[in-house]
Amino acid sequence: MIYTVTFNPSVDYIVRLDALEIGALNRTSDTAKYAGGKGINVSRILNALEVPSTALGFAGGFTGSFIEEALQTQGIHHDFIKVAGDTRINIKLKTGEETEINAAGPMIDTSDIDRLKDQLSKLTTEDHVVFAGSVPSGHDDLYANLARLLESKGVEFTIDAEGDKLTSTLEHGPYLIKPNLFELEGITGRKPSSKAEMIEAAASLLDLGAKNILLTLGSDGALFINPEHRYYIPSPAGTLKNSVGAGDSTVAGFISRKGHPLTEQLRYAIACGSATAFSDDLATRGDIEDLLEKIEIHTIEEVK
Ligand SMILES: Nc1ncnc2c1ncn2[C@@H]1O[C@H](COP(=O)(O)OP(=O)(O)OP(=O)(O)O)[C@@H](O)[C@H]1O
Ligand SMILES: O=P(O)(O)OC[C@@]1(O)O[C@H](CO)[C@@H](O)[C@@H]1O
Repeated sequence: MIYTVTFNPSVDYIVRLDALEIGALNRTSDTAKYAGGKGINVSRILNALEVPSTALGFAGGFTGSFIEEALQTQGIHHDFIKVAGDTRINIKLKTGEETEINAAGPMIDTSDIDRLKDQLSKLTTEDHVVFAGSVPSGHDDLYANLARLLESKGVEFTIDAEGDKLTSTLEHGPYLIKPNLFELEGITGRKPSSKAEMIEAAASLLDLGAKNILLTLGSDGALFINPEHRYYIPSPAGTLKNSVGAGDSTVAGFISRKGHPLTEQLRYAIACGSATAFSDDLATRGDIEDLLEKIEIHTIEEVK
């Protein structure tokens, strides 16, 4: 079973308006609310691909109930730990360009974390865990501690997080990490200016323990690096509607085909990421399947 862990879920409140005037009354043209947070988005795309998963993490209040009900309606299994505060609401402003306002999220305490550890302690080598997104304040070591726990049990895991949260897990051998270029620059302190330099910078994370690296490049697609293979997968052509969740969809696509040939994992990863970028919400199965045959995988020798 695949488990996604969203430490800090969100109700994503999508607000569309023609233009935003700061300091004035603005009226929306359209709004929508989705169960969000990076791990939850991974579970939603897996569900679209008919791959079962269980969504774990911390949820509380009326917003936490909204998320649980939304997942229930979609047929996604979940087992959130209830926390005292309200799960956050993240505002995604669409005014022609995208502006995001992400809230800090409720406090979680040590007993909440112990309950999550209990859940993860029961997993076996048959399972896979995807950890994704921010952590409520005061728990900077959570990623590293949980990665250590899973490593000790031989459970493979994927990490989609920024900065120290990501680097602190590398010594525990994550199956997959998915930085974007900005995050890679932050971690390595290098500013690569060509794909060859990007690969070199990403490869330094293999030396630190990552097993597979998907470096996503937005509209430019992604680079894949592991000890045996280096590939460049351009994004298919299309019109950007929404980049929220594109990275999570990429992770979901890759994990959805775990155990299949690597090139198939990569086709699904890019098809899912781009299909979400071309959709108002996360991609549907039909959106993803339409793109699959358009994905080309280039070995790195072909890339300048
Ligand atoms: N404008 C776009 N056109 C086509 N595909 C896109 C576009 N933006 C994103 N994608 C697809 O989504 C994948 C992930 O995008 P990106 O590199 O922006 O991830 P990210 O920064 O983690 O995204 P986010 O945090 O917004 O979810 C890309 O590799 C690509 O396949
Ligand atoms: O604040 P975090 O945890 O870094 O990111 C949260 C978030 O922006 O990520 C998802 C898109 O990737 C959204 O559903 C959600 O609002």
